[in-house]
Amino acid sequence: MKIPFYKYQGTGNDFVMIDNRTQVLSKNNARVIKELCDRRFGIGGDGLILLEKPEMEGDDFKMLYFNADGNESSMCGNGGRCLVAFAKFLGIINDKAKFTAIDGPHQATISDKDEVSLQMQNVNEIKQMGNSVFLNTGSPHHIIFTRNVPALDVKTEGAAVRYSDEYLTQGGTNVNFVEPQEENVFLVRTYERGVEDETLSCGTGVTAVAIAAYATGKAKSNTVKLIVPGGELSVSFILDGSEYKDVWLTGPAQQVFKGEIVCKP
Ligand SMILES: N[C@@H](CCC[C@H](N)C(=O)O)C(=O)O
Repeated sequence: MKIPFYKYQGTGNDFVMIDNRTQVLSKNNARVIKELCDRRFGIGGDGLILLEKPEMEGDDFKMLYFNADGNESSMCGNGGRCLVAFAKFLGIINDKAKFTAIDGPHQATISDKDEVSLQMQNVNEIKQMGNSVFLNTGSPHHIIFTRNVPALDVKTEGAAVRYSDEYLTQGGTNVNFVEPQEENVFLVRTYERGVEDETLSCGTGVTAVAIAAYATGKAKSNTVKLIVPGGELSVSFILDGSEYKDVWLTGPAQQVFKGEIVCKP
């Protein structure tokens, strides 16, 4: 059997994308998903995303996200943006989308320049620990404000935090290293749980960074620009009391190639 797949990338965070409305791919096979995400033995990707039939009234589709290790995980912001572009390509939506992912409902819009804006979950809990901050934007993020971010060994330093006693019992965390560039502009490098390496961009990560920067007084505006190794993203939000609402992640999402998965018997 041959399963059609597409490859998408959003600021270098790359995903294998499958239209699974007819259940062509089994979700319960972590080994197969891991192999498909492998950059040598498979297609290659930071994760795999299934577009499935909607289960909630008013939704256009449902999102299922798997990390490159083959396991289903929490929300992927760049993956969600890429999935919206995929849904447009498939003719399911035009320039607006409503869908449900593991963290709940999302809305999205596509601009005439093909930038995808995705509404993220509200944030009402932010933990500050010296130069570090922890918050959950659909996925858990530890943020370290530091210097000389381009020179860091993100894989080693990120793994040390991800596997620390503090996070191990909670299922781990993603780790973001952040350095201010100009007013309301931050450089971000992210170690991703489930990829267990640095990725070129992380959507829930930069969303967490923007909110953390604002909450700690490092950003003055509620629209923040994030520079990541794979490009640029922007995040906007409204602070209502102690809750961050109307949180939007915006950036490019592109189809890179398509092909067929040849399933071995
Ligand atoms: N790349 C993602 C985050 C994906 C989830 C993460 N690896 C985790 O398991 O928490 C993004 O763009 O948000």
